[in-house]
Amino acid sequence: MIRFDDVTVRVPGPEDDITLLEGVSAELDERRVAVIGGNGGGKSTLVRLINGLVEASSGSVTVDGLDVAKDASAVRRRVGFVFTNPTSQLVMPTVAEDVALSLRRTIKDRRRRTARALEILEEFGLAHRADTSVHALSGGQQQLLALAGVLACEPSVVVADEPTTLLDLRNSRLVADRLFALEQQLVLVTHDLELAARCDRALVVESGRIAFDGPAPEAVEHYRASVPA
Ligand SMILES: Nc1ncnc2c1ncn2[C@@H]1O[C@H](COP(=O)(O)OP(=O)(O)OP(=O)(O)O)[C@@H](O)[C@H]1O
Repeated sequence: MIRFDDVTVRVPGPEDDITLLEGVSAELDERRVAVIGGNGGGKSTLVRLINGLVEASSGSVTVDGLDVAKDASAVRRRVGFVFTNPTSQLVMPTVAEDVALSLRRTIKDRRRRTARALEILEEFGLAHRADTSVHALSGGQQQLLALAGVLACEPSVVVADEPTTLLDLRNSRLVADRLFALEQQLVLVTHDLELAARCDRALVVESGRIAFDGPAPEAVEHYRASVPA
């Protein structure tokens, strides 16, 4: 369960502070939650609070009862984050090494770690690229690899911030299908309203506030109706 309790986020501006989010409260326990809304509304800021990439200026954020500010490392272990651009989270030279890096905390033996990394790559259809440079993969394969690395850490929540934006139709579908097949709770920021509508619940974030919160198809309709034709 993710809980935002009267959260405000402010950052220093050139003159006064800028408010990115204001008075946001929500309890998210659905398996799939979409976050939608126009550019610059505050979606990324909202989901980055979940693993402490952004800190609340006031109010609190908890994940399974753990306070993101006070129990930062425990929360980070629980929350996997998938970014729009996978290259920002692929840090090792080869595909297998990158997944193995995610396993270093749970599997100390190097050989066992490599074997497990190969099993995970098999599940993601990437085993044949195990020794390839991460930069030689296609964008879709890179995003699948980023997701494989995140799941190797066995998070209880996966937050994905526009994970399909840079992908072509086929790869968008591949990555989306993977995300929707997860057992873990998924919080998905997306401009793809068809994808959002497949979720159990959606938040519409506009001007730093939750403008609508409810069943995903209704939230999508609310957002569509708010955009002038
Ligand atoms: N660290 C920061 N300092 C100043 N302004 C920021 C900072 N982070 C975000 N912003 C601004 O806050 C607003 C909300 O940003 P955010 O990235 O959360 O929006 P978003 O809804 O995810 O947008 P998009 O759909 O374009 O990705 C934007 O106007 C952005 O420029």
